[in-house]
Amino acid sequence: MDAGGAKKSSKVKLKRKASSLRSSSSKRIKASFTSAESLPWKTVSEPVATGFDEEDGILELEEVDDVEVVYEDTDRGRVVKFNVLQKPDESPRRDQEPAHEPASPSVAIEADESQSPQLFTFDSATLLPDWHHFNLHTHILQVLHSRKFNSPTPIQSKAIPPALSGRDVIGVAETGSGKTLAYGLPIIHHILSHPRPPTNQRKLQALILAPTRELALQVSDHLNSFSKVVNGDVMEESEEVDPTPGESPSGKPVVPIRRHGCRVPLVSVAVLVGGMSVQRQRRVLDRTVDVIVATPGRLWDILEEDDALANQIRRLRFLVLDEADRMIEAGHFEEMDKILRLTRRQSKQDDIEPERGNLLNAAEQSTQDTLQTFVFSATLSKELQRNLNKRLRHKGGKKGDHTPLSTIDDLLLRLDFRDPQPEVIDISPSGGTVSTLQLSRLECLSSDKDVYLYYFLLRYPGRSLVFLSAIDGIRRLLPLLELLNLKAFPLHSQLEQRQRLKNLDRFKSTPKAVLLATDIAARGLDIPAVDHVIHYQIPRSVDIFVHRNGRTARAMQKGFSLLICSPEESRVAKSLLAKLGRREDSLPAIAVEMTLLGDLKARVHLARQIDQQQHKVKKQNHERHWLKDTAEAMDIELDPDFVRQAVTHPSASEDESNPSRYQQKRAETKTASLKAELRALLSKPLLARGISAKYITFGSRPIADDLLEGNAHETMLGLKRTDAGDDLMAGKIKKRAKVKKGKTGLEEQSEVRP
Ligand SMILES: Nc1ncnc2c1ncn2[C@@H]1O[C@H](COP(=O)(O)OP(=O)(O)OP(=O)(O)O)[C@@H](O)[C@H]1O
Repeated sequence: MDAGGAKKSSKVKLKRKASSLRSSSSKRIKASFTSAESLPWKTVSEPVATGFDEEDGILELEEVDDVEVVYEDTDRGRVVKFNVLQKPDESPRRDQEPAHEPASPSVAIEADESQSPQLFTFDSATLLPDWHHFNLHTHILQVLHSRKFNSPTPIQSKAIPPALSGRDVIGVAETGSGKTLAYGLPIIHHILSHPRPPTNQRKLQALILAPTRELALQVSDHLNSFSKVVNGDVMEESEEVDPTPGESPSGKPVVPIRRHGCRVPLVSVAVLVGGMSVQRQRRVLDRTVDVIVATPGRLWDILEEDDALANQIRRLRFLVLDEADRMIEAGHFEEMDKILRLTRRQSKQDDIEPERGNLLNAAEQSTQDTLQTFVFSATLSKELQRNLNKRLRHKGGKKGDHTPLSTIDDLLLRLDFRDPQPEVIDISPSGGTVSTLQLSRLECLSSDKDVYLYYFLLRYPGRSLVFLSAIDGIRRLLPLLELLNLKAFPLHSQLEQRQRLKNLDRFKSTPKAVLLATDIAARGLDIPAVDHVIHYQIPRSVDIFVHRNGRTARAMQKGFSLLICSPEESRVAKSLLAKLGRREDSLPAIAVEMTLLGDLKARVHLARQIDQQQHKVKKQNHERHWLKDTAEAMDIELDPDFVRQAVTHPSASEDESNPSRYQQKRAETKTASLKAELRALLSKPLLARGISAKYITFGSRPIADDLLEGNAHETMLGLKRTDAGDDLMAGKIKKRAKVKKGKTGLEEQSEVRP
């Protein structure tokens, strides 16, 4: 059936227009979709004419013409396909096609099982005008369209053309600006545009090195989303002799991508990271892949025992260093260096390992010359870029006539760029932070940080990523936040990989959650909609600060960053901000409703006591049982008298570390009563100053109106719901209260109101 249709805007169901076209249309297929949402709907200006009125809930109508609806039986059952047909006057004649049209192969789909495949070209000029001039492979355009990536980001606009034309690229752009696809799309385009053997024996084309496991997995997910069939049966050009294929503009046959009766990905991407089964990763490599995304450590482990893979890396077509600078910080220099040696040409190799260089034959040597190198980061310093350029200009100079500035500098200079002058694209913002990011600060004593953090998390519920400098801090804060009924997840290097990914997924899928993380989460992680980044401790370097902040305000979304700073950290904070060209007091302070802090402090104090108590009981239990457990494990029978003596040692009858049952019972009762006390506190509403708990219309700040409007804060009565960015105060905090000797930090703090 070929039909026109109309649909309501987001809230409205699809409504077909009466006109229905012939089922076997002779029109050419322009594009094909499996979801009606992807069709080129046009808004209808007069919804009344359709017979709908507002009471039907209709806000707006959209219609689409020249769509053929096809039902098809596939391996996955019956699927519906929507073919957008070309109007007769739109159909380009073969002989009229401009010479500069995309070199990329066309994608064909089977419109009907009974018919031979029809050819269509994705009309990127109409559907994706901003991407059209890149001449990317049709499949890529389809995915971009289905993902609603309607325009390239600035780094993509600048990096994709030189990368497609074979240049080496060094790209520096703010966090969350789409760097992955800036290097990823040219790679995928190359792979899709070059015919490959029909068997699974693919040649490794690209190696992408990333500093952390999470980032490597994320990059591979990103690329994988471009490796699968999106709308209908995607075909590719093939050298295979196939009896009934369609034909691409280049004259080569196009065939459905089905091997051994099942679909194989258009581009196969393997991830090699630590913390996951090496055997399984080796098995994946045995099947051969197009792209490897790896952390240097695991890749080198595998390479040491896999000469075939080492040979493939010598003949790579693309080498990518994502977050190159972080690779050094993560202590990967040595492995990186060894891997990079494999990618150097013989002439360069001779400097390092003459014997290995001689092993390369002429064919390998020539493929080596086509290697393209992409280096991307949000924080490659200008100094490094200058130095790199200088070095490349003096490539022919004497050995050792330049002294590298730093380790990363040294590493990048070990890269054997084939391009005499790689394209350096630096569109990083001045000051290192994204324009949609709001930076702020909060000054307090270190001992009060927990209370202020708790205040912030309650006051501004959302997805908050809290960075701490040490794992111990996370271990301490996690139970505290959990006892305070906040959903918190840890992320640090001492967690098993599986647990790390699980926690990340939970955080991603929980709208109001806290991720307590060390700096392993600072770089590259693309977590949708992180509302707040909180620096519980000042980061060690400007780069880490920039990357931590980069977890929020991604892809032009708004984001908020809070630097919690104690007096001891003030000097470090000052110099950190100075490096970003900012003064400390140029960061607005977040206004805190001080009257609430007393209650919050009581809750935090109780939670801490409970945690300590639980910890003590756990430790006691462990000590009580270790002897029994060890004996059981060793299959030894213990003399009961000996056990009694050991568990209740005479000199330790009152010792907390070796208590009697009675003491343990007492500890458990104490924990239970503390928990009950905390429960009571948590159930009591937090009242802002001037609020009457009994009469919501009384007091200096009546809240009835806010409640009626649904504008009242859910846990802090008397406060309106606000975003953290709404509660900022420029300049220095004015101290109202005089600091009295002997007072605690919280009492010393000045009162600040929005
Ligand atoms: N052209 C585009 N249009 C819309 N969204 C895009 C586009 N390109 C990428 N994105 C999305 O933007 C987000 C950030 O992309 P990506 O992770 O590549 O950023 P990045 O620059 O590598 O960040 P970081 O420096 O933090 O690693 C991702 O969710 C990605 O899907």
